[in-house]
Amino acid sequence: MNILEKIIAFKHIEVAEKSSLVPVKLLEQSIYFQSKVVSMKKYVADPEKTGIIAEFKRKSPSKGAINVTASIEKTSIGYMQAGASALSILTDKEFFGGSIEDLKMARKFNFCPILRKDFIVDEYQILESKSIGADCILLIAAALDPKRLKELAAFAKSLGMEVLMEVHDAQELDESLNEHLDLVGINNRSLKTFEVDLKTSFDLVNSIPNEFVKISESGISKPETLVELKNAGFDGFLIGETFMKSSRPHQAAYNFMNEYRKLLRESKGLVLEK
Ligand SMILES: O=P(O)(O)OC[C@@H](O)[C@@H](O)c1c[nH]c2ccccc12
Repeated sequence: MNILEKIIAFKHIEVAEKSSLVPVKLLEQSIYFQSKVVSMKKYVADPEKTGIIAEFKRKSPSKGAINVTASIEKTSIGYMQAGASALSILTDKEFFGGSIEDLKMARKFNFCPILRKDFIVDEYQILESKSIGADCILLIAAALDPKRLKELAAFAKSLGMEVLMEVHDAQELDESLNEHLDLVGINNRSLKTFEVDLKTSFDLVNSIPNEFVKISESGISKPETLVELKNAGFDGFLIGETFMKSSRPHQAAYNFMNEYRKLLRESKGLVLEK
């Protein structure tokens, strides 16, 4: 079993347990069922913003502990002040050290689009995402057959949420694109082998139809890379570890985004300061 298969098997058990403890009726009483989502599609594609989706990730199966002490309140607010377009919050506890509480806290302190980063295999998890204030869910093509992925995307849309579909090869992209998606992400890290290669993004960007907002995910460590990815056609960039591995992730994000804005101005020939 590869790591993705292991995680997916675990998620099916987790959903069965959770749904018997917290029934759907209870989830639906959350105030967030009445509130409108903040559009990730709109914020990420806004040319006035950086397009960066800044991720809160404490640990990962590939890296182990990344940052176990960072505060969700300080980090999420700091990310947004630094110029992020949106937040991505890991809610998986077992493999990534995240929690639903982290997302609830991020929601409490920020008005911005929030992506629930987890492994979604069931409608229950989408209702739960809505109940904690998430605006967007992630659906992983490598983890779902195309028909099921489409059903789950349609369900999220019926709740007014947005959907980011993640792929890492041309076949997944071909087979799983459907009309219920808002954003398409190219993951530079294989969830099966953990290998990271930015070439994946450059190779696939032109195969994403223009109606979808295009995101490059994982392994981005330099502001220069963002300029290249943007010039290649990406609207958004999902960045976790580069910020989180710092003892002050919000400060790392601030420095990174400042540098990125400077490079962008230079590449447009609009250098105002020395
Ligand atoms: O920390 P990185 O290399 O910047 O990557 C962020 C994000 O792309 C990565 O965490 C991720 C992409 N797809 C996922 C699916 C599940 C869990 C995590 C992920």
